[in-house]
Amino acid sequence: MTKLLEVRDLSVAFYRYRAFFKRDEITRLDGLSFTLEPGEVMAVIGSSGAGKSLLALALLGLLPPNAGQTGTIRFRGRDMDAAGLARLRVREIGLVPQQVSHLDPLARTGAQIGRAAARASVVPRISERLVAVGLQESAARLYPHQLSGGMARRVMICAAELGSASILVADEPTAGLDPANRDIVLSRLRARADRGSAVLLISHDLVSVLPFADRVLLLEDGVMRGEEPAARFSTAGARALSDYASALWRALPQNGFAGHA
Ligand SMILES: Nc1ncnc2c1ncn2[C@@H]1O[C@H](COP(=O)(O)OP(=O)(O)OP(=O)(O)O)[C@@H](O)[C@H]1O
Ligand code: NI
Repeated sequence: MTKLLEVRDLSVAFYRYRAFFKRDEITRLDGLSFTLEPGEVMAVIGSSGAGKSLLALALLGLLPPNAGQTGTIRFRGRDMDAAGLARLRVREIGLVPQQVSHLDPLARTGAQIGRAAARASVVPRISERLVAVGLQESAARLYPHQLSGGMARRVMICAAELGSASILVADEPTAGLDPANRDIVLSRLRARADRGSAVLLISHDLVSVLPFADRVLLLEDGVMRGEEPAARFSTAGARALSDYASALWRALPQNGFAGHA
């Protein structure tokens, strides 16, 4: 069966030029392999600097010019280079960027969502979309600098959710959100997968995303430390976890590690 997305042995390194044309190479993603199918939410969990955003950028053909990439990214059975992935952007692979600076500083929220709707060839329905992510209709008239971090993030989510991309890569979509709004956003991503998209949900917060994920890919210092069914992260299933996942699970405060034992 052809996979929706198949990543094989993906590595990303950065080149740094030194004096006399000497070049250092620093590997930041090392040999990642996984697949993604319609209908599933795959959480990518790792601490700051683990390489989560690099993975997101690689999948969208957005790595910076000083990055070198090896391995294969296959979309619906076809090998894709960065230019090919860039052509899939928006219509087939959407991104919720980690940086809220991706919003156009000179455009009101409503206009930004309108533009994204035009790109995706869908009706804007701006008020409805804002309300659906817990914002007020009046937010449509605000410029990015008038939005809080959490508001700006939800505007980016509105824009990225437009259209029918078969894969949505959400890079820390809940950063800066309170628990209620975090769960609104995560439920929307879950619902999107349930309607047939695949969602790559990047987060450093395993506990928050677990109820919404099918599988969990663990990333540490650019290396994959396991891929686990989300259901294993439970009291009943924890014994089947890999050593790394199990250590991570035990370290969570609600699982007994209180730091004062
Ligand atoms: N343009 C770049 N040039 C050089 N190194 C980079 C570049 N972008 C990222 N890196 C390095 O790659 C590593 C992984 O970065 P990445 O942004 O993917 O981390 P992350 O897991 O998304 O972290 P966070 O949770 O803080 O967003 C880091 O060590 C970072 O310094
Ligand atoms: Ni990141």
